[in-house]
Amino acid sequence: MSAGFGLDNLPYGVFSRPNGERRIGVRLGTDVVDLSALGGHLSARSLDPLMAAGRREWTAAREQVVAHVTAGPPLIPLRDVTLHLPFAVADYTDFYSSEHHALNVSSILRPESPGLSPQWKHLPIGYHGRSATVVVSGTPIPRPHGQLGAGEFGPTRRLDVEAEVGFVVGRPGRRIATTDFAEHVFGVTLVNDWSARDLQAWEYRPLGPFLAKSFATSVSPWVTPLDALATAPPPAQDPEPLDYLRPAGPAFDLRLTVEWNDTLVSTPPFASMYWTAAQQLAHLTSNGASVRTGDLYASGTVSGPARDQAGSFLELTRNGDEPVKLADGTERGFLLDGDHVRIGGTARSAAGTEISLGSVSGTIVT
Ligand SMILES: O=C(O)/C=C/C(=O)CC(=O)CC(=O)O
Ligand SMILES: [Ca+2]
Ligand SMILES: [Mg+2]
Repeated sequence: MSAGFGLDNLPYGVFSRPNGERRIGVRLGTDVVDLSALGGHLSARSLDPLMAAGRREWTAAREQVVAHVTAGPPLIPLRDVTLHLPFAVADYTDFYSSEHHALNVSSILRPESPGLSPQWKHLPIGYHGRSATVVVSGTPIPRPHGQLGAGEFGPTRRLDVEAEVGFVVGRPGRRIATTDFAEHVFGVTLVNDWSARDLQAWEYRPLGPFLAKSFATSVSPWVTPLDALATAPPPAQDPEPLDYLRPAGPAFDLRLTVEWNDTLVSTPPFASMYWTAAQQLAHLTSNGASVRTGDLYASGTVSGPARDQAGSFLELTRNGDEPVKLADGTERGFLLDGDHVRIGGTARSAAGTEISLGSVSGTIVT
């Protein structure tokens, strides 16, 4: 649990102690280091002022934090604190940028017309989600209700997860060039875009996801600053994208894990994503729409080519038809009440080491 949380990482979070106020901290091993005495934006109650300040201040703050942590500050055990949503989520956008995921889902949900839609390799497809229901890891997830088909309303029978990587916007902007990605994006966090597949199948044509995904989206309490991450070459893209989507910008070598009731069921590779986060932000703002501090955009479900690299249970179990066996001997197609899902992640750091992105978890309640 402590591995991957050294000086090369130092993700930001917001914590409180019993009856205490919220403070900004960084994670070191299984402890938190309180940054409130460092002054400036680090003394705030959330990451919002620091995030709004821009790249120069982000790099300066990180240097200050590294010096502070190196000097041997008091360590507060994680078990003694409550972790909160570290920033106010402004708008929430979700993309659909894994080719493997898009192909899998189309063959399961649209067997009559499988394959990528005609625009898929021309633009990063996405939809605007619901920021008010973004919750911090550990928040229980009540099973959503909805229309399951014609004439039927009730609790979903096909409750699913989507393992995703979230990008947190710091500095506002519009028409953001892919080359300005790092001027606007503060850091990354893990996301679980809970999805009710029966509601989704019934409601989504032609406008896309609505109530099937708006009931809850969970995020890790930790935001790893971009400065901590190594960049990787972007994926090959054919056809060549339009000018406003070029150059593709950096990719990131992140590896996710999905645990279902503590059984590891999948290891989605983020490096297999088709569109980069820089292209997603450029596209999102290409019409003149602004982004503001606290905007969260998610990569889209991360699925690799193999079955055990699926970022959703829809794919892993072929819509429930091929259940997975858990360590306790039981089988699952979709989530049951009481089930617990934990999505973890690791990354290659700017220092060349392997660091942890923490995890995002949730338990289904009635
Ligand atoms: O292809 C579809 O109809 C549906 C796809 C999704 O549910 C995925 C979605 O939310 C976007 C993503 O996470 O990739
Ligand atoms: Ca999603
Ligand atoms: Mg969601």
